[in-house]
This record gives sequence, structure tokens and C-alpha cells, in this order.
Amino acid sequence: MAVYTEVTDDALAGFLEAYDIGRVVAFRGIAEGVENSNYSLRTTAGDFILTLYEKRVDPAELPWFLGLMEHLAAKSLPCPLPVRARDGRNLNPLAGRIAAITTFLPGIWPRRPTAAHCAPLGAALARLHVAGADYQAERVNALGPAGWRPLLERCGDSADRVEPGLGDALAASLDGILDQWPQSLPRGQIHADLFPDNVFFLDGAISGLIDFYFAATDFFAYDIAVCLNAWCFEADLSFNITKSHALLRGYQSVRPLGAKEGAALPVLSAGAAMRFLLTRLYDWINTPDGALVTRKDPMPYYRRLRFHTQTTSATDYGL
Ligand SMILES: Nc1ncnc2c1ncn2[C@@H]1O[C@H](COP(=O)(O)OP(=O)(O)OP(=O)(O)O)[C@@H](O)[C@H]1O
Ligand SMILES: N[C@@H](CCO)C(=O)O
Repeated sequence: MAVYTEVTDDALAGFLEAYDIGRVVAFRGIAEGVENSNYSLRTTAGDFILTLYEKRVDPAELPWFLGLMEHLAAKSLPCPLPVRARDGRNLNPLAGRIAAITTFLPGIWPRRPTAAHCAPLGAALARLHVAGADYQAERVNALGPAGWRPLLERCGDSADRVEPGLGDALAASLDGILDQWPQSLPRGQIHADLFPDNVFFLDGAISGLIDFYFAATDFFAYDIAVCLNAWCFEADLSFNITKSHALLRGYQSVRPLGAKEGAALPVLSAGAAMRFLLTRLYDWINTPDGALVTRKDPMPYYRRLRFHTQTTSATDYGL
């Protein structure tokens, strides 16, 4: 469920007066997503998404995210284009929140990703990296390696309530990852959360990349590592090298990887597994029973982490 903030018909009509997108034809809340309130909005001018940013999003960061989407959309990447009001603003107050309207993207996200999805996914990720190169502004990746130890410490002893010994195991694993973390690799704007539910497909081709609210300036190959974790493990948590080979082949059809990037894939993938494990663990511990949000199980990312700590080179990923 992701409609935390209700929008009345009157509030919506007042909000839309600032825009040039006609009159409302249909308006309904979207159940998917957990971070923000999303509504599907149809007007006489077409289909849009209305997003009200909830408490976990820092309003000061919104112009960076929306600017990146605008930049990428201008380079023909299929990502939401923020709609500007007549005065040029793309962020405006609504129902006590800051809100934005973006273009609606057609397609559906793959519930069961296959290798046939992974090749175009890789190519789209590389296109995103290339297209973002001249978006000059920098955003520190708050959920990058510097953020992982503080996050683990905030989980404290509660990690052991999820699985006995988990806290110590993660602390040891984190030491190893941080020791081996590359000093420098090609970097730029990354999506940092390109999971299957953020990628829409239509007739076998990618029709939408959404949810840029974890995007940041970081290693391109780390973004690939996020995707290897999110797309290339089966339901039984076995690694599917056919999928990762397809993903890497798709990526390299647009942006070939350097030798240092390939060599870093094991540690970057372990780091990416750690990132999602830690945020899920934190939420698991801190989301009260009965909350509206469905908690995501952290343990599948522990299994992925253990896989990555046993890999030694890019060939283990089919490169
Ligand atoms: N531009 C778009 N075009 C079409 N549908 C969209 C668009 N943006 C969002 N949606 C719909 O809204 C849902 C939730 O969006 P999103 O994933 O951005 O939510 P969130 O709560 O911000 O993020 P999270 O996935 O991190 O919980 C998507 O699954 C999709 O159904
Ligand atoms: N994609 C993330 C949620 C948003 O960071 C996860 O599955 O844990």
C-alpha cells in the first residue's frame, strides 16, 4: 500500500490550476511502492503519475533527482519526465507534502525475470550511465560503503533476533568488503536501485525505468553489481550465470567494462548485497507490527552475500 497522504478532489483541482495539462478525467491511488504516495492521474492531456514525497525523502534532494530524470529523458532514456507548472517549477505543495507530476510510462515489470529480460536491462543500465555523464551535479551515495557500518551499528543486538550470530557475521563480512573496496573506478550518475519492480517491459523491450530516489554519483560497476543481485538469483537463491552473462553482455554492447571494473565485480556485488541486507534488516527491526508497509525479508540478501564472498573473478559472473 502506498497512499499515505489522501488528496481530495478540491485539493487536486487547485494544484492542477498551476499546470497546463487540462482537466482531470480519472484519479486513483497506486497500491505498489513503499516510500511515497503515488497516484495515477488521467487528464484531458494524457496519463501522468502524481507523487507526494513522504517523510523519508529529504525535500532538499528532490531537485537533484528530478533534474537527473529530466536530463535522462531529454536523452531519450525511457524514464519519467517531470512536468513543469506554468511558472517553470516541477515541485509544488499539495496536501501538506511536496509533490511532482511526471509522465506515465507504459509496460509491466517482470515478476519472474529471465535471461531475455537481463540483456536489455544491461543495455539500458549502460545507456543510463552514458546519458548521465554530462549531468554535472554530484550526489553522495548515502547508502554507499561509508553508510554501511553506521547502519549495522544502528541495528545493534537486534540483528541476532533475526538469526543468532548474524550481527557478528555481518560485522566480519563488512570488514572484508571495506578492506577490498576499490579506491577508484569509472564513476558517474547511477540508479542504485534498479530492481525488477523499477523496470517496465512492453513487447520484450524496455519501456520504462522508474524510481530514481536512490540515484547518486558512484562507481558505474557498483550499479551493475546491484542488478546482478536483484536480477540473477533464482527463487531458491541459486545464482544463474546465464542471466548474469546476458546482463553483462547487454551492458557491454553499449559501454565496455574496463579490466579493473571486471576484477572488482566480486567485492562490488558483495557490497551491493550488504547494502540491501542492511536496509532490509534495519526496516525489519524498526517497522512496528501492524504497520501499513510490508517488510522485506533481509535473509535472502545474506545468502547472496555468502555467494559473492566465494567468487574470485569476473568469470564467476559470466564475463
Ligand atoms: N512514471 C510512471 N509510469 C507508470 N507507472 C508508474 C510510474 N511511476 C510509478 N509508477 C507506478 O507506481 C508504483 C510505485 O512507484 P515507485 O516504485 O516509484 O514507488 P515508491 O514508493 O516511490 O518507491 P519504492 O519502490 O522504493 O517503494 C510503480 O510500481 C508503478 O506501478
Ligand atoms: N529495492 C529495495 C527497496 C528499495 O531500496 C529492496 O528490495 O530492498
